[in-house]
Amino acid sequence: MQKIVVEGGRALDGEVPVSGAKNAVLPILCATLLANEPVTIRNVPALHDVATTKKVLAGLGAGVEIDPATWGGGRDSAVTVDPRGVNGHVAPYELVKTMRASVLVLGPLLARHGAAEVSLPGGCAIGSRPVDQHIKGMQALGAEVVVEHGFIKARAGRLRGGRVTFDMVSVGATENVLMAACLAEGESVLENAAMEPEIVDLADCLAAMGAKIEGAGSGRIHVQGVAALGGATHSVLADRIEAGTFLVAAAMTGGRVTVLHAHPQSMDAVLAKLAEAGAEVLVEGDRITVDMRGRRPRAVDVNTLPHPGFPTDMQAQFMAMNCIAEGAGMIRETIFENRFMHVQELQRLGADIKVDGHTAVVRGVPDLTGAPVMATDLRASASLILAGLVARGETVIDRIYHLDRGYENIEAKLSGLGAKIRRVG
Ligand SMILES: CC(=O)N[C@H]1[C@@H](OP(=O)(O)OP(=O)(O)OC[C@H]2O[C@@H](n3ccc(=O)[nH]c3=O)[C@H](O)[C@@H]2O)O[C@H](CO)[C@@H](O)[C@@H]1O
Ligand SMILES: C=C(OP(=O)(O)O)C(=O)O
Repeated sequence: MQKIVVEGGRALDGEVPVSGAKNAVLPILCATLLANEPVTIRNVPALHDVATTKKVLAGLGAGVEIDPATWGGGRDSAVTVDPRGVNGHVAPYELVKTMRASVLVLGPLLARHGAAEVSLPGGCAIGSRPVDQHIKGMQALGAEVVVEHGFIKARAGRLRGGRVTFDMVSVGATENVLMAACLAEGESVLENAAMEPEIVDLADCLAAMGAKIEGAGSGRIHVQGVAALGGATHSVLADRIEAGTFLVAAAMTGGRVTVLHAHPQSMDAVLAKLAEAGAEVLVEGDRITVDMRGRRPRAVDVNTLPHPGFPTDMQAQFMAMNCIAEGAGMIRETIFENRFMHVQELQRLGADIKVDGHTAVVRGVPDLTGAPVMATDLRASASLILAGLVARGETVIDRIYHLDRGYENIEAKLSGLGAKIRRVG
């Protein structure tokens, strides 16, 4: 199994490009199933999750063409999905269990083909992650849904517009119902909708395909259903979590890093926390610079919330920063019930962290020491790399397949900033 080896102790310095957002490209790829013509997506990151989505779409009969000349090449990298050959409606367990976002084919398949069978994703390291709100939304649009033999089985004639009030803010449920409503007859209203920037990006792509959507990015979304959606070309939003991870790396190592092609407007909460930690934060168009001028960061308190609050997907990285910061910081995780799996591994590197329920108190120590550690999920993996960048000696991170789900070329990007990091095995 591959591992990542990091030798700590170098301040990062330089510029690094940000890739397209994992959490935008996955729903957008699923949305192509709604169209009756090919859809081309650009700025597609070369991620394992994108490859998994390709398998899900191809398994349904869609043509998925990845342009080999541009693949992995950042903003030019393109995928074209031709949904005209879709003749299946099953997303199998083998794929869904490796990537929960596969559940996002439910709405498009149901709206376009009147039937969908999607394996229940099951729990994962960070929590149980139920899909009741997705199901409730489909039912509100007139679908019959049963859960049996581990599958969500949904059927409908043409969906009809409806009003859905989500019980809690869910990014995935908002996306699934939004996509389904685009082809429903009449108007739908989504109340208590998630406001994440990736939802706005999905809505922009759907609009380019011919959908009529108002209010994406707010808590209430109106959709006027149309009879058909056509082809489009769409470029994926920059990944705010990847960008944030590099900026935390700058802050932790006392360095100076500029992220390029970023989307600072979606990063207010994270940039404010970096400033609170003592970093100089400079935003110039789509470039963000964090300059720490060799200083040690100050510990910050973090409370994860739905957007525009502080994102849960940056919690582990800020915990890593607090581990070597001056003072103590309190981290409260309110989105997922079990998202502190990185704590034990950070402790192996010498971190002082006490967990009480959903709260972790992190007291900064002057330095960490390298050790073998194990990645338990995607952002936990990122936090261990960050800790490895400042730890004395070598940190060897196992189970890095989690990392490859969501970070494109992370070793190459960090090496470009002066980190000593390599993949082995
Ligand atoms: C591919 C993708 O975009 N993943 C992101 C998405 O995940 P995802 O869309 O799965 O996360 P949700 O916003 O749905 O989950 C938020 C909370 O709602 C709960 N819930 C959700 C749906 C449901 O039907 N019932 C229910 O109880 C979840 O268990 C969780 O506690 O948003 C999360 C929260 O910002 C991010 O951490 C993930 O990176
Ligand atoms: C939890 C995450 O992703 P997913 O929803 O794909 O598991 C994440 O991106 O941190």
